[in-house]
Amino acid sequence: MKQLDWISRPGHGLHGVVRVPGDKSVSHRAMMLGALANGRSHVRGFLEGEDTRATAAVLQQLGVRIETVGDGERIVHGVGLHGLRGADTPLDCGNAGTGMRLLAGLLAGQSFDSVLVGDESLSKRPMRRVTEPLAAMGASIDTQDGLPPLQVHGGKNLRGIRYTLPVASAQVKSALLLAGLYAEGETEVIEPHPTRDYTERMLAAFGWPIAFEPGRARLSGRHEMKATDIDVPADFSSAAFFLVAASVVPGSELRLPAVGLNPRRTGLLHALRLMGADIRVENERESGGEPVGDLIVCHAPLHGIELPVEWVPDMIDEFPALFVAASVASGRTVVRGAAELRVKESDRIATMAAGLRAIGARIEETPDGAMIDGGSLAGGTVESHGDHRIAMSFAIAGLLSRDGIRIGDCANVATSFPGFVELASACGFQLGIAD
Ligand SMILES: O=C(O)C1=C[C@@H](OP(=O)(O)O)[C@@H](O)[C@H](O)C1
Ligand SMILES: C=C(OP(=O)(O)O)C(=O)O
Repeated sequence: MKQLDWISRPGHGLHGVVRVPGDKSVSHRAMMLGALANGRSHVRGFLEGEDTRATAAVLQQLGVRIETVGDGERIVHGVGLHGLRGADTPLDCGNAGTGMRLLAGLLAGQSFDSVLVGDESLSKRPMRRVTEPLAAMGASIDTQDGLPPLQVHGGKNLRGIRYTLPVASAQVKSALLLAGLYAEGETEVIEPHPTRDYTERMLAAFGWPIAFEPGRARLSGRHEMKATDIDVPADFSSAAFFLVAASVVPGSELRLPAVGLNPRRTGLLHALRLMGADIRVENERESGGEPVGDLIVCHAPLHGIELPVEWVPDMIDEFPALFVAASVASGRTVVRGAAELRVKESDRIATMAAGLRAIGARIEETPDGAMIDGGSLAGGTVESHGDHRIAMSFAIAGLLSRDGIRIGDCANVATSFPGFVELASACGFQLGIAD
């Protein structure tokens, strides 16, 4: 198949209202918990991305009826905690680490065996972080030297454990909580830094007794979930590209309505403000148990910062975009404590450093971050290595470059942000598909 490359050309002020698609984390969880509940859950704002559709397709393979009733709208006909049926073919999670790791926990407690597979990128991502603590709960999951595919053996009696995560990861926490639904006794997860708490909030919304606070969650097994309707907020991580782009392109003003503002997701907002950005939040409200608000962002001169290490988990997917902001800010930006970036869809420290250098930026990699000295961007050719967030970040860089940027291998943007090229072009990006 022909590789999809983009060309991002220099541009001027960005303007307009940008409605970014639904939150990826919430969409995955809405399908999973909807499937395990008793009754029909109506999900609105579902992300029509490849990652979240893969999760829905896996659940359908396991016997769950999921009706598409409109764009971003699903009715999940829950089968109850013990209603899933084994599939006789592998379950394909596509590109989604979230899908595979959460499903590993969910499937560990079933009576049947399953095989979880993924694409080339997902097949290189570490899975022992979930299989080891799940094994301590009594699960049996075989990996290929710690990598997918995962052979999940069913029919095990799980027992709750108290587990302190070695690295902050909402995916690992969630996998253990989902296995904990099937376990005897209590499952408690303690985090080194608090991470997004969507699994906890959504379990509570589905009526499962759970105690949680930042950095800690505890539940006991063998209750029931009652179907509930879910409004998925717009994804802050998708909004992030527009927050950075409008901040750095002179003359810009963008409005991003109804963006999810869960405090465990908004680290980039604080980082950009610390750099001097002009971002306002209006109409703050609650929607489906989550804080949401409209973001208004205007151009402002940015300066480099030492990023507080404790903000890292709250902006874990936003570093590629932050690196672009830092490369055009005045002075030096220093990122530490972000080694997790090396095990995402690509090694995001190495991929960003190689790409930024190729277009004339000054960046030095460190094992757990980078040092970036702001300046101007010439342009050239960069590789996204099939990583959606890298591709979208270089689209921002192209706007500010002297000569434009060709970005290789952008098809995976459809995993998290279908329609990005159209939305970005509508507000002023000069972005197109390369021949
Ligand atoms: O739980 C989730 O929905 C996610 C958690 C994060 O991963 P980690 O748990 O590996 O930090 C994040 O990078 C990913 O995009 C989504
Ligand atoms: C890391 C990401 O997702 P996942 O782990 O689900 O592949 C991401 O979306 O940036």
